[in-house]
Amino acid sequence: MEFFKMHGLGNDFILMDLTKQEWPEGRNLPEYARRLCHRHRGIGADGLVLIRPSPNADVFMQIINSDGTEAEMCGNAIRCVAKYLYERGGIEKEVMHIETRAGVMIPRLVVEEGRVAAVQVNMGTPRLEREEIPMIGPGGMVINEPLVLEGQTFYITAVSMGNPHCVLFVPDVEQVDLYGLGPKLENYPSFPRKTNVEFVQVLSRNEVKVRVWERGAGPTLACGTGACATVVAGVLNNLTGRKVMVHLPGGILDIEWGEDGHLFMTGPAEEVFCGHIPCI
Ligand SMILES: N[C@H](CCC[C@H](N)C(=O)O)C(=O)O
Repeated sequence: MEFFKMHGLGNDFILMDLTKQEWPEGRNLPEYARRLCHRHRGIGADGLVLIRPSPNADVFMQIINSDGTEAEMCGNAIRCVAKYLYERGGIEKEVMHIETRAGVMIPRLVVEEGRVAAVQVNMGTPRLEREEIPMIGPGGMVINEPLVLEGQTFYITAVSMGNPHCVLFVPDVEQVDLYGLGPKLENYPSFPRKTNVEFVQVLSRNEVKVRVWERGAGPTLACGTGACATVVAGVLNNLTGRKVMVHLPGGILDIEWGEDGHLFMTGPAEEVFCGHIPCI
């Protein structure tokens, strides 16, 4: 199998184009994803991304987290897929349609001298009703709601970008016990499909600093859907404006929550190497 190793701000993925090669018969997808994503025994990545044919768009993007669970959407991966399709995949369109389990996303490529320098993605609209997150509890939105964990009360805002996000505003993200709190919030019983977790420090109305604990992947250097969820939560809590520079450990994503309700995410995508793995 041919693969491409790519990343968006250090959130890294193994891409396999199944429009050009067959998935080996009987291969167990979750187990294979775990093996390939293993940082020592495999190629190493936060996730495996499979590019499949789609009757509704240019391609279908399937995202498998490094723990083998499938995600509905991935912001950093979709920029990588758009770059791959333009530079390697034979789809030389500067506006693409990529179907995901969260709907059809629309990346717009910034091309300089034949190479994709950056990608702006229309990420669609956020889902804010509790049941859409999904989250167990009464109807309505989840904004600055108390959540008790081991006797400590946290205030959370829940946003879905197709995948669930639990956003917490803190005075200093560097002081957060990410490895202690991250998995406990990821697996909190109120989230029946678990959740991604973003700890956010507001620097100004148009700049924030974020650390992420991702569902199915743990701590990552960046999270595109998480950056979008962060800006939505910032607006809902009247802590930020609608156009925000999101500082993540791996770099900066520019996010805008448009007046039309759509989120626009702009950031880079890089190819690191490509290779072949035996169909064992
Ligand atoms: N772990 C996430 C999927 C990847 C999201 C993130 N890498 C992004 O860039 O949006 C989930 O299970 O919802």
